[in-house]
Amino acid sequence: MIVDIRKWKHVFKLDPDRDISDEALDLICQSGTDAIMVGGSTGVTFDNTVDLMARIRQYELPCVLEISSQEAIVPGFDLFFIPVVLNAEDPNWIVGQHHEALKEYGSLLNWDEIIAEGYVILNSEAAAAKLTKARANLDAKDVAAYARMADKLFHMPIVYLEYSGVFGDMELVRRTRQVLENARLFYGGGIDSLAKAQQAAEVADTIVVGNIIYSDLEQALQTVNVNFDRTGR
Ligand SMILES: CC(C)=CCC/C(C)=C/CC/C(C)=C/CC/C(C)=C/CC/C(C)=C/CC/C(C)=C/CC/C(C)=C/COP(=O)(O)OP(=O)(O)O
Ligand SMILES: O=P(O)(O)OC[C@@H](O)CO
Ligand SMILES: [Mg+2]
Repeated sequence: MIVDIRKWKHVFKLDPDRDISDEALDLICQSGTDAIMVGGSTGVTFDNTVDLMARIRQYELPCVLEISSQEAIVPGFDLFFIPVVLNAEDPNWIVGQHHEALKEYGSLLNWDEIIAEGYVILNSEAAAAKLTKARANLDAKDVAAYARMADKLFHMPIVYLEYSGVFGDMELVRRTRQVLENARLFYGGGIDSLAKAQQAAEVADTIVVGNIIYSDLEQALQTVNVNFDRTGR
């Protein structure tokens, strides 16, 4: 399958560490979303990732693994997203884990399937912020500098503003997107209604919807109806 992330507007993120029924998965995969991202910051194992991938693979839509641990690298996804947490205070999550993984897999990789994400984690309470010791208390100028770093210095295809668990500062997201030339701005965090999806869609290129899938499936499905007319670079 040829997958063009530049066309994605809406993505559902499914966590291998959480249960989802076949009925709910069917509704998510047939919802009209552009892709499914598989990932989570804790409790992700090889086995629960394989299980989820096999179930999603029954559907036509693109399926991406966002790698969060070396033990849970599972072949067979359309793409592999590699988070690089630019505001991590622990370098393990900027280059350390990546270095270890490349020692193991470096000679085997099909680089066309691998996409670096310049992550900026902005909710200090999120599991990923704690894990990576992210310096989350940043202003728009700080974030713009990380965004330029990812886009212009490291040529990363994605800048991911991660508020996982809370709805973020849309003005900061808007200002961040303005400084990007090539990278796509992914926004994730606290989208739990069509109204919030719409606000995020007005300032980001791609919106990612996660936790609400597990607490209110109806609301999660509503987020696909977002109108993206304003964006589309
Ligand atoms: C031959 C073969 C098997 C091919 C494929 C191999 C392949 C693609 C190798 C790639 C090599 C490589 C460079 C791998 C990187 C390895 C790695 C472990 C990198 C570290 C990634 C990282 C920084 C993780 C930290 C956590 C993080 C940012 C996770 C992202 C996902 C996230 C934030 C999810 C939200 O989590 P959630 O649990 O939902 O959180 P809440 O509780 O707050 O909701
Ligand atoms: O789970 P939520 O808060 O929707 O966030 C989505 C995604 O950015 C998590 O990595
Ligand atoms: Mg989550």
